[in-house]
Amino acid sequence: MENEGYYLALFDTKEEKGRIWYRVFAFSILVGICLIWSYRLNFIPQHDGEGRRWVWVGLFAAELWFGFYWLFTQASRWNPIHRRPFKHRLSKRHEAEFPGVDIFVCTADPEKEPLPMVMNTVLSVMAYDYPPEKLNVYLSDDAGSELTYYALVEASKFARHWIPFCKKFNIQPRSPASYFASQSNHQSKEVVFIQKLYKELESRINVSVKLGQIPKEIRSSIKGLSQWKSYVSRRDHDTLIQIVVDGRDPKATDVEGDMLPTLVYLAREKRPQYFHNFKAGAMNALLRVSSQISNGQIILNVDCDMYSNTSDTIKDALCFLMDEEKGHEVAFVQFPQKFHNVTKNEIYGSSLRVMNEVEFRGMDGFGGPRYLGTGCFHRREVLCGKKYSNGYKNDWNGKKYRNYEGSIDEVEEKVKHLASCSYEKNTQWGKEMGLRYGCVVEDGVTGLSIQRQGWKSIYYSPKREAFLGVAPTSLIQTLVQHKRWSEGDLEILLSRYSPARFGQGKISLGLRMVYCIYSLWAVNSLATLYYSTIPLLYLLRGIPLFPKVSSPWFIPFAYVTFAKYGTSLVEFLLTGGTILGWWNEQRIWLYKRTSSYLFALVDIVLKILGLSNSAFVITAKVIDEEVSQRYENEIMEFGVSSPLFTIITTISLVNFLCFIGMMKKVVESGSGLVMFLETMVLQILLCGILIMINWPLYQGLFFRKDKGKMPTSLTIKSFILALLICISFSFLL
Ligand SMILES: O=c1ccn([C@@H]2O[C@H](COP(=O)(O)OP(=O)(O)O[C@H]3O[C@H](CO)[C@@H](O)[C@H](O)[C@H]3O)[C@@H](O)[C@H]2O)c(=O)[nH]1
Ligand SMILES: [Mn+2]
Repeated sequence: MENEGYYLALFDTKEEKGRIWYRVFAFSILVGICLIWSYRLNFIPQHDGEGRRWVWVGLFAAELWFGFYWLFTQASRWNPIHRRPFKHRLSKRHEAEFPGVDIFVCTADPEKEPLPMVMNTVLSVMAYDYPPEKLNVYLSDDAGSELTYYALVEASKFARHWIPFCKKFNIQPRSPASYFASQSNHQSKEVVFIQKLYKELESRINVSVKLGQIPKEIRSSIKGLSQWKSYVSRRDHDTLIQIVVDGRDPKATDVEGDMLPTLVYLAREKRPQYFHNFKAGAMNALLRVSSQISNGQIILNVDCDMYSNTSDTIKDALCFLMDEEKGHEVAFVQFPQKFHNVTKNEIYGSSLRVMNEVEFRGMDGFGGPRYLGTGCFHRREVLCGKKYSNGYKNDWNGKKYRNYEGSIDEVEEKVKHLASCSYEKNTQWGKEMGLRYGCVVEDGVTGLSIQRQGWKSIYYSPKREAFLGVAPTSLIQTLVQHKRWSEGDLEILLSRYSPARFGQGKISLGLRMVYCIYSLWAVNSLATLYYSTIPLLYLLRGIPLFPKVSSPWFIPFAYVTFAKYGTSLVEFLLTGGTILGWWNEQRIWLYKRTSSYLFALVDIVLKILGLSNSAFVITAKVIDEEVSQRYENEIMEFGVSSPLFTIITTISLVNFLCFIGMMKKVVESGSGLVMFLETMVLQILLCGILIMINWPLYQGLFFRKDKGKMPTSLTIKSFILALLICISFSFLL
């Protein structure tokens, strides 16, 4: 039996059932879309009274766009697949040749990314069920903060207790904060003890953060602080590196006497005159430095808020990478980005539910998901630029772990230059090697470029989440994050790796189409902006732009709308969401499209003209008490003034004024009422639904008194703008 098992695959792949029916249904929507297009073409107004002809052409353009965009979204639903790893087979056969795994945790700002959270992430990955002599954890600190280093030293001391505790009681998750949060009050002696230690760790970190420095009495006991002598600011300092736990050292053990994983702190050199390429730059410095210390064949990369929620994940990933038959084609294994702080009806749509459970499975069916920047296991060689070739096989056996020589100090001194600003000059780093530069979604570009080199990737979404992070907790954060994402994804479309480029043959058409879904987010803004304003303004003037209820042309409009939103609702519910959650997500899509994506588009145009540079705005992972309360209660958070808000507010007020104007017409129309309703029904419905969608925004504008309401100055400004738009539209055109 044993021998027989030897040839069994380490994972299997299942296609989703019922796809054929879905395809037939999708085809029926396509027919509807074509009918809408032909309606627009057949009924172009002959006379250009009141600008109607141009508006008509505009609507046609918007509908053409939506139709084509919908086609792209179908690619991701064409052939979704599910993966299943078989860990028991893996351990039986490969335990001895398990590769070294280097884990990179990135942090960049101790104010926006609280240190206890970062340390929880580090501790959770140090506690993986994996041979400690093969496990190495690197913390990259783009702020070069002494406090982060200090926190890491303290965390490493706590790890000596924490890791054996985790293993002894086999607890999950292994991020101390979330483990303790999940515990009831009746606890065993051991839990009480370890919890006390954790509280002490947390309070030591918090005290130093509050003081803004490491307490004087402790300073002298901490090794390596002298490096900070030449530190000027987070943008101007030497390479700061410290091997906090040296895995080679026989004395580096936990309280039970077992080995600890190696733990390294690294802040690459920063100088004002050198562009640092954000997270991609940090990752590349880590790649080089780690190659001289542990040189793990596998690299796991997580954001500092993404703690490991399952202690077995490395083995899951290895099933895909070590499979005898197919493993050698796989460059990376991506786990979904999930969050521990999403509320039931997710007001900011931040669970990325449909993306995770539908679209990425679809990508996997076409050759592999994109790289998401976190929760991803890479082969080091591939990340460093190795191209796929037929017959490639990895030798899992021949590699030594931690083959560096010399004392810790010598090693640190030796590798420093690898993280210097000038190291990459005239090299392929950022181009053909490491994470690719020039794009604020370094992950997207890098994954695509790896796939272009002939590699496959795997998407695996286990039942128990492998990683959990922090989702944005306010509207502005959500919009700013999506501005970065949509801008970056559009950059990909315009880059040398563009999914629109033909002739490179390595990536399937389906996969390119799915990439386009994201790359075209930004462009989507134009059609959405048009569709959510113009028909309403024409409603204000009583001019119909859609077929009458009694006309047969009405049917495709109704069918496409119902079928499309119906599928979207069903998808949302099937992936575990609520009806209200779906409704909230529609609102967020509207806001993202009309603000974040529009701004991203404008930024890209400015960038092409050489008038702007894109930046990586880090998402804050802290919130104050009050904001957090509102978040828990699912009350939308406005609170700040931002041009992103001005635009959504103005549109919502135009919408409101049109609604009032429409009601006035209805009241005044008398016997013409039926006629009015019959010709205008789609515009009336559109207007009504938008009013309903905007409801939380109106509350924030007019009814709320708390700090999270829309700032009054912004309300007034937007109101004047909206009034001007409506008046000029009613009288001038
Ligand atoms: O100059 C920088 C900027 C950011 N980061 C780190 O990058 C990670 C992601 O930043 P965050 O502000 O949390 O952005 P998100 O939008 O949540 O991140 C998603 O999108 C990014 C690309 O835009 C990817 O890099 C991330 O992995 C992915 O989770 C964090 O750990 C940061 O500390 C750096 O190390 N250096
Ligand atoms: Mn994040």
